[in-house]
Amino acid sequence: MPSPKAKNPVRSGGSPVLGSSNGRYEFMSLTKPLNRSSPSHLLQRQGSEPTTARLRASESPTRRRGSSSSTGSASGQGLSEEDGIRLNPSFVRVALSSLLAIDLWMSKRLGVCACEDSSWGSVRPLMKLIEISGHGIPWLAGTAYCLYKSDSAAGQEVMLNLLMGLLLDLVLVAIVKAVVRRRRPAHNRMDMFATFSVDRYSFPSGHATRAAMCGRFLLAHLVLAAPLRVLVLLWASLVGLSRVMLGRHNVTDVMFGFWMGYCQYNLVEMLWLSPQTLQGLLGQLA
Ligand SMILES: CC(C)=CCC/C(C)=C/CC/C(C)=C/COP(=O)(O)O
Repeated sequence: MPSPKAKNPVRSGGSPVLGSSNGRYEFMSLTKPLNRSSPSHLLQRQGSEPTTARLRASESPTRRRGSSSSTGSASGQGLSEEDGIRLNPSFVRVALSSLLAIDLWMSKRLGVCACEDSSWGSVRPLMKLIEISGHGIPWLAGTAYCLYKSDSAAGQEVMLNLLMGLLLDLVLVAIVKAVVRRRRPAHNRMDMFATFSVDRYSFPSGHATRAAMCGRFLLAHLVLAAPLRVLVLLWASLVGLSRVMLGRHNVTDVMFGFWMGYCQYNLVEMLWLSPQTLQGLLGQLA
């Protein structure tokens, strides 16, 4: 495998399957036998990795006693099954680091409306309009207005549950953002309208969770005509795409956001407030 270039972010994590030689990192095969000429410090480097060290400590006494032969096997005859198990966590780390690097690279390439001077800077106002269409304030205000105006019990029930879903979404997204604390992309200009303090973090995209949850909600309860259903799907997709194009989010923030919003709708269905439940709640309050 070719060695990654110096600026490759995959390397910066100091992944244990990357050997270091003269300051350069090389990928090492997890399955092929190690070459005899492999510098011994490559193996030492793996051993110094905490996960590997922990696994070593749990090796059986038999294996520890025969450690000289096992080293011989690792350096000459090929890796045993146990060695494979020991290296697997490192493989997962490299896979995750690579995914992260691809995510950052794609997000930067797609952030074509991040500012007016960007390659698609002229589309930025349209993207910001789409951003507002997925913002929490218009959705909360619109739902509250429809709830107030609705004169049928069924309409009120649907609007009340949408309101509950929107509030639930705000809380859940704030919790995940506060726990994960992933910074927004460096090319983002923080000129978003009405944000909370957790909105300085980017994972997950609150607009994507809302678009997915409200999209599913609209399709299930309000929008029945086929052309309108297509429009709802198109709107939700555009909201997600605009987050990356505006440079607000990385691709994974939006993808996870869509998944989270999709699941949130299941939660809304589970917690569905029926008129009876509502009457009970209101009775308790009165
Ligand atoms: C009544 C009430 C609590 C309203 C708050 C609505 C509000 C300020 C929501 C924040 C929406 C927002 C800017 C989310 C960030 O979305 P990302 O896609 O950038 O994560």
